[in-house]
Amino acid sequence: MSSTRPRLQCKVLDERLLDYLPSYATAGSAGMDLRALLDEPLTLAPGDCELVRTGLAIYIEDPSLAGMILPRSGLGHKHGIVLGNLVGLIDSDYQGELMISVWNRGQTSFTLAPFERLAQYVLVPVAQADLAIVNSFEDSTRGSGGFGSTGRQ
Ligand SMILES: O=c1ccn([C@H]2C[C@H](O)[C@@H](COP(=O)(O)OP(=O)(O)OP(=O)(O)O)O2)c(=O)[nH]1
Ligand SMILES: [Mg+2]
Repeated sequence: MSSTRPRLQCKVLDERLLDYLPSYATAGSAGMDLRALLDEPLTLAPGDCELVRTGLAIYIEDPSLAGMILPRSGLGHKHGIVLGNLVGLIDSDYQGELMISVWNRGQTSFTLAPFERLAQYVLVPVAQADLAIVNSFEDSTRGSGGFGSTGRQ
């Protein structure tokens, strides 16, 4: 399948990152891993949440795209290391440093090593919308049903 890959402008804010630029681990990877820009190991006690630098600023520019910062499944499942904001949403016009809110939701302390891959960055398509204000909707099959209205089986 042929496709044109978007090109994202990326500022490297700390030269140590030049050895660790994000890349796709495999041809089919959905995300590029982001690393922790730390001068020394960071220990997170159970319940701790810290904002960690990535040392990278990625300017998407195109409003039909957004970035998402997602946890890595191994860290999340095995060590309880997830994101304090659950998911990070990166606006196309954001030009600042990508920051990762790291939350230890587990029962044991976890030490993050400098430059460890701690989350992943996924580029996603986005549609911005305009709201048309109406008084009623044409009926749909679902109507207002939600929150389990279709049952469990
Ligand atoms: O995990 C994250 C989430 C957000 N951001 C940056 C990029 C994003 O474009 C900006 C704003 O994020 P968001 O809109 O989710 O936060 P907010 O609390 O609404 O802040 P703002 O008022 O700046 O929009 O913060 C990060 O670096 N990491
Ligand atoms: Mg916002």
